[in-house]
Amino acid sequence: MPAATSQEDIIISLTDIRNQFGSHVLHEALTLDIRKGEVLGIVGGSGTGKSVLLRTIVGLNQKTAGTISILGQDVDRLRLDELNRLRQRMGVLFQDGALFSSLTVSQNIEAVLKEHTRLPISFLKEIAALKISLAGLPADAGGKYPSELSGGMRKRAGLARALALDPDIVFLDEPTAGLDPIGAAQFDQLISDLQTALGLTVVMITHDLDSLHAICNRIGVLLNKRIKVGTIAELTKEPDPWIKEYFDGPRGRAATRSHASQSQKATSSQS
Ligand SMILES: Nc1ncnc2c1ncn2[C@@H]1O[C@H](COP(=O)(O)OP(=O)(O)OP(=O)(O)O)[C@@H](O)[C@H]1O
Repeated sequence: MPAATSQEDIIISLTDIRNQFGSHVLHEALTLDIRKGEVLGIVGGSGTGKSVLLRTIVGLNQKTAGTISILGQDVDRLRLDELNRLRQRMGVLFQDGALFSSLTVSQNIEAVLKEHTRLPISFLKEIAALKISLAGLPADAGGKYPSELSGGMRKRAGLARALALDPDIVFLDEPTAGLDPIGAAQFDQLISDLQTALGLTVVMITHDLDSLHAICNRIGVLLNKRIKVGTIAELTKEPDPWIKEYFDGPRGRAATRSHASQSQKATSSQS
């Protein structure tokens, strides 16, 4: 992906964000530009506020201070209807899929469409079927309840719902957590394929070093109440001990080795 060179390449811009709960300051003067079409991984120690950051961007957490601009619009200057329209351009996959347990997968997707569009019901079902297939689920998954699906399928169903309104930006909170390594790699591939096919911008909280290597263009590390962004190669050179340990500790090195050998295999099979 080309490096961002102009404001037009920036799809989300956070400036001087502060998030505080009581006396607990979680983010302070946090500034972050998210580039159009990138897959940005968000990492950080437990409790550094990764989920709060994601919730702040999508409007589920009220920031204490700072500016958020999405698709060139300052969210604090929008009327409620404008803000709602803007938010429809963002899809979210929460950690547990956050599906309504009393609705089938198809009904979960239809519910989002019903809330935000006036499309006829037969059309809603067709769109839901399309999203189910985009998320790599078999057609019969649409008629199943979340409790009837495996963890991996539930994540895919959550992704199908996040894609319901054809978003420009998708936020994923630990999408591969709880999946076995094969399921996690398949889910990474799905996200990567969808990103390419639909031109999505993806922001993904993850602890999964393999995912970072496999699909993220840049990584944002939450540290000292701010976020440090770079490629893995750039971050590996950072002197900060947490970042060093994360990318250059035993697990980080193993993920780097495994990714390098996979890239080599892919290159030699192409030549
Ligand atoms: N609405 C809230 N009110 C008060 N405190 C909150 C609220 N939301 C989050 N917090 C606190 O903010 C801190 C960061 O939470 P968050 O879930 O964002 O961390 P995280 O980096 O995603 O952690 P983990 O990797 O463990 O999931 C936690 O201490 C949490 O208790």
